[in-house]
Amino acid sequence: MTKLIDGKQVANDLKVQIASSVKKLIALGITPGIAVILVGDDPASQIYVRNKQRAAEKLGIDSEVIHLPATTSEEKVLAKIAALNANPAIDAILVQSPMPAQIDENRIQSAIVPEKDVDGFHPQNVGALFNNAQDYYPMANTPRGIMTLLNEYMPNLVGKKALVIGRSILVGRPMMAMLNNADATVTLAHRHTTNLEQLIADADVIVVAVGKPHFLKMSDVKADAVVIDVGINRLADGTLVGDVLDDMPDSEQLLTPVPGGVGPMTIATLMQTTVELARQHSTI
Ligand SMILES: Nc1nc(=O)c2c([nH]1)NC[C@@H]1CN(c3ccc(C(=O)N[C@@H](CCC(=O)O)C(=O)O)cc3)C=[N+]21
Ligand SMILES: [Mg+2]
Repeated sequence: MTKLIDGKQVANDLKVQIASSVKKLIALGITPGIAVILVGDDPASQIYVRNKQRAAEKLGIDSEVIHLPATTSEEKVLAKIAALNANPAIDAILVQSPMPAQIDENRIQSAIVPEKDVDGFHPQNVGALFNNAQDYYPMANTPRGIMTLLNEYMPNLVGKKALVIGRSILVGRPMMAMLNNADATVTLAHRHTTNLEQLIADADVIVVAVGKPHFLKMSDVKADAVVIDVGINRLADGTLVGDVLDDMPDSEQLLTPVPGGVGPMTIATLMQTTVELARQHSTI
């Protein structure tokens, strides 16, 4: 098998650090608090939200899940956000994506005050990321967690050819900005990209986030490439697979597994950002 990147291990190491930060904050009378709004009953979203809640509990972070029916109006979600914005016990607000069709996700993300925007989706925080601002701002947790993994497995990204496949708000776009801020040469590929095979063959780092099983084959990437698989696809028989097919036994290539790669890093990074926001709010 290709060498697997141990996302679970890196996530656990990060959680040990977070737990110690939380302990110190609690000793000062500050308990970090996160609120997650889940609209509807998407089974995958319910698993992710449960994982987030469990991680918060284990770390001593207060968490509140607000589960609303799929038919909830945008106004109702906005009213919930306004209440959480005004609640001093809440440091971090996350509205789980995807949301039902009647809700405009951009309007929701812009309604969260930037200071509690744990996903980093508010235009002010997106702008800070694109400007590579030096003062603190929250940034999207999946790509930030990937940067933490890369820091372990490919610490010097300067001048590296980085290929991001998929341009979502959640992953591809912020990933492009973070790799750019780390001085990689970034290509953002998407469904209209015409020379994908060549881009794949040339890349030093590939982040795949398209949501299609076996979209990328390890036999198509360089011998010393690092591949980050963001895909989570549930097959008909219930097994979970990423976007990458590992068809290179005995290779030296590095790949994140699914599960146990990017997923646990996303959760740990979300907790990291929550604690950072709590610290920002406390003026310590
Ligand atoms: N506002 C918002 N912020 C998000 O950060 C956000 C979101 N919406 N919508 C959906 C995506 C996806 N996401 C995951 C979180 C944990 C796992 C996770 O725990 N994965 C486990 C397996 C989980 C399973 O068994 O299904 C693993 O990969 O090992 C996966 C995916 C957060 N997201
Ligand atoms: Mg608090």
